[in-house]
Amino acid sequence: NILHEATGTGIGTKGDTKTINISAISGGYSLTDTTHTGKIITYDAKTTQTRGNVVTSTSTLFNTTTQRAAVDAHYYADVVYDYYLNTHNRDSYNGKGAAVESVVHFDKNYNNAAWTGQYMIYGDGDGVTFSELSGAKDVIAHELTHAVTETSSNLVYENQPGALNESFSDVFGYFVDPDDWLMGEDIYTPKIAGDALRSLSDPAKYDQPAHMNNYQNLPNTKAGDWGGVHINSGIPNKAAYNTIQKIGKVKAEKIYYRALTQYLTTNSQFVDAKKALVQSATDLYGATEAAAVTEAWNAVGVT
Ligand SMILES: CCC(=O)Oc1c(C)cccc1C(=O)O
Ligand SMILES: [Ca+2]
Ligand SMILES: [Zn+2]
Repeated sequence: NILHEATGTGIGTKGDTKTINISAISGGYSLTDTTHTGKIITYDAKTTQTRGNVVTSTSTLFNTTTQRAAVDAHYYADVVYDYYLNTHNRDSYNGKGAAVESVVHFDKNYNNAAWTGQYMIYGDGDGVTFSELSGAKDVIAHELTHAVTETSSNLVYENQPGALNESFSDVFGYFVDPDDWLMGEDIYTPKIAGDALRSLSDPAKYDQPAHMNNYQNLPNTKAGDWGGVHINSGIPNKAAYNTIQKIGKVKAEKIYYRALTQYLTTNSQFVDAKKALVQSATDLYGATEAAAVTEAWNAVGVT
């Protein structure tokens, strides 16, 4: 029931004004961005655990308090879509123009964000651990990269492959939002300034290992974070930091994209990621860049 493309004005979770791509429908406008092959559509679950309904407005203004989380999810999804298209020539998360759907106000006081396999979901947080989780560019990039991973290497979400799955989402979170080496700083502990969910430059700051000597062998259960996928990701995250410091973001992101989509497979271990990244560096650049990747991983104990 889309009549035509339109430009809207939204207020985000930080009270900031953002220009958004919307659609005119009968009776008003919806958060449906038709500027790409894949539509970007944003829904409101209204604290249920369903996809809910597309967010609409009677005007081109999306400025109510309840619409703020949707405005950010919608805007940042467009930023990440553009990143993969313009930097890596990947059209949507699957490379085939799939629609990108986000759901905000998912569940009650939900301190989580995720890629469900069909769409992204964002909780509102409890106001202590998290504020509304769509309020951070690096978080949306992290979640949509889970979809990129699932439609390419499909790294299984457990143990070392799972920690790689997590790390690639953090690393592309950095590539999309390179202002800092932190993950989730804009939505983590709203009452405390300067902290974050994770740090790529200093994983230990948030209790992650930064070296194989401190790899945590946790049970492959929900309580064990599926073998510590959000914990042991500190090791490949630190290797990525080392790599970017040596060869720079422009080359590193091409190497990381090639490894993720051309070489890694469901059960790749840390050593396989090192090999895939070294091979990608050789394919794209040469011995200097390949050596830098080798050193970056040797330094975290993946030899
Ligand atoms: C940086 C985004 C992130 O880590 O989101 C999650 C949160 C906040 C809780 C549980 C899982 C995830 C995830 O996407 O892995
Ligand atoms: Ca960040
Ligand atoms: Zn994740």
